[in-house]
Amino acid sequence: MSASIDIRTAIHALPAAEVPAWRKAMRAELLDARLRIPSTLRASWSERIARHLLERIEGADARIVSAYWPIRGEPELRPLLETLAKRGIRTALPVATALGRPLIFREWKSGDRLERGLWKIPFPADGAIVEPDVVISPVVGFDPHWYRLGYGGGFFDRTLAAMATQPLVLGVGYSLAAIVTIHPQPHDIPMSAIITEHGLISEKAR
Ligand SMILES: Nc1nc2c(c(=O)[nH]1)N(C=O)[C@@H](CNc1ccc(C(=O)N[C@@H](CCC(=O)O)C(=O)O)cc1)CN2
Ligand SMILES: Nc1ncnc2c1ncn2[C@@H]1O[C@H](COP(=O)(O)OP(=O)(O)OP(=O)(O)O)[C@@H](O)[C@H]1O
Repeated sequence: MSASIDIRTAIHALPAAEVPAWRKAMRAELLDARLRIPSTLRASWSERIARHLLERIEGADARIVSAYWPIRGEPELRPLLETLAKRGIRTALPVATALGRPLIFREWKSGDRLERGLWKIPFPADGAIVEPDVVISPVVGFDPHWYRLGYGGGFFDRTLAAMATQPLVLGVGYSLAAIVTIHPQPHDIPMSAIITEHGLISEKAR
């Protein structure tokens, strides 16, 4: 009897040596698709993502939440940071200090001074270094096993691998960033949940 394979869901294993080139091509395609979303639509999806995030964060009893300064069409979550700050939650941004090093997180709220770092991404100039209990992580792509495809620096994986207490990691992206697999490698660490304009996608058991 021959083995039966469901070709609608079958995933080809990719040899590890081919994964970097595959990711590079997939990243380029997903970034292109994201940048072609009309900005008004991106803005309305961002608001929906922020609403779903707020709901999940309120349920988490969070004390320090890290988000990001948006680049390349990422969801705009700076208004959410202001909402969180008004509710007494401390807010932070990630800082990429050097390629190959984990991110650090510095406290930041609207109006605080920024400096530009790697890729000219603004980071808090004066904020205290903190360990967030919730990390909002922008994805270029994501898969159903909560794996994240980012810009290729390996920053988030290195950061989570280095953190003593694992934060709640909320991946955020538009639903068009969904792919069948990112071809996870041993260094890839799954997120806790993914939030798109349609809401929270099932949460990983902790
Ligand atoms: N808005 C936002 N801020 C963020 C992130 C993010 O994904 N989004 N990051 C999430 O991590 C960190 C920055 N990520 C970066 C990722 C890559 C490179 C970079 O210079 N890459 C090299 C190639 C690296 C390689 O291939 O080894 C390059 O483009 O030349 C810089 C910053 C922190 N801040
Ligand atoms: N914990 C780690 N220790 C050492 N190297 C790592 C670690 N995590 C990732 N890397 C390396 O970083 C590189 C990029 O990884 P990957 O393709 O997963 O990045 P990414 O998740 O898309 O990027 P980013 O998190 O910066 O947005 C790979 O070469 C990988 O081997």
